[in-house]
Amino acid sequence: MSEQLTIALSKGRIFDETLPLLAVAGIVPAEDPEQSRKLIIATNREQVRLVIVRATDVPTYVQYGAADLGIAGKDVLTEHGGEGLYQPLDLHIARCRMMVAVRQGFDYQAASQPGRRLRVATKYPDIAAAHFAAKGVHVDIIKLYGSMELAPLVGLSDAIVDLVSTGGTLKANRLEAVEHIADISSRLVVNKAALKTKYALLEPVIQAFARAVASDTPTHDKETDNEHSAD
Ligand SMILES: Nc1ncnc2c1ncn2[C@@H]1O[C@H](COP(=O)(O)OP(=O)(O)OP(=O)(O)O)[C@@H](O)[C@H]1O
Ligand SMILES: O=P(O)(O)OC[C@H]1O[C@H](OP(=O)(O)OP(=O)(O)O)[C@H](O)[C@@H]1O
Repeated sequence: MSEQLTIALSKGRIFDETLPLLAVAGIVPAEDPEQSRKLIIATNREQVRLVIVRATDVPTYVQYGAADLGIAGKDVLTEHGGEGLYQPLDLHIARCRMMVAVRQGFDYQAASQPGRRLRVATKYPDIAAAHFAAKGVHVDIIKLYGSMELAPLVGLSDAIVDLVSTGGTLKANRLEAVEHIADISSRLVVNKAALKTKYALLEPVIQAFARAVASDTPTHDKETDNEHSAD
């Protein structure tokens, strides 16, 4: 059997926003993962297949070489640590912001003074811990796996660290953002060993993604990217 390229993607927004990038690379999935229970999806290219994994698991599949490349949010990559991963491209998809949020009217300034302890619920304990450590604020981190917005409403935490895009979820739950931690978008991640051993297969795909991003990205965004390209 000829050499295969395996691409790890998560269902939902990343899959949907990756389809046009795959198309530029001449790759078209044979099935829609929302309609199929299959976890390995063939493509129009015999040598290329997709594996459908949880968004938070993409870096792990690529790190261990079970997938040669994948697409993961900067949130997930920062939390993972990025070991064994080459991150050549910001794809500018699934864009949002990592924020601290609290109940509307909660006195966040007073609660984050020296000598106080803030209870913070989040799916991103390492990002949250680093943020508050840099500010010198003492925190107890409560790890959650979803629905973070509920935590301050039922007294589980004072604050949350979560992703915000439209702000609709915060508003619907009477929360407000009080601090910006980072701008988030999704990155192409490549297994470092595969980059050498499968270079001939990988390079055209990386180049096609780069072309697709360049043709779709306003100039000021590209400048911001370059500053972060070594992240
Ligand atoms: N509201 C949003 N708007 C834009 N991008 C987002 C938003 N929420 C999350 N993202 C980005 O999309 C990525 C995938 O999010 P998605 O909701 O598909 O998975 P998830 O449910 O967070 O992950 P998991 O299934 O592993 O818990 C996130 O890691 C983040 O980078
Ligand atoms: O500012 P908004 O546009 O309202 O988006 C923010 C919401 O999006 C993300 O959740 P997601 O939609 O991924 O749901 P899930 O994490 O429960 O899968 C995030 O965790 C927020 O809850």
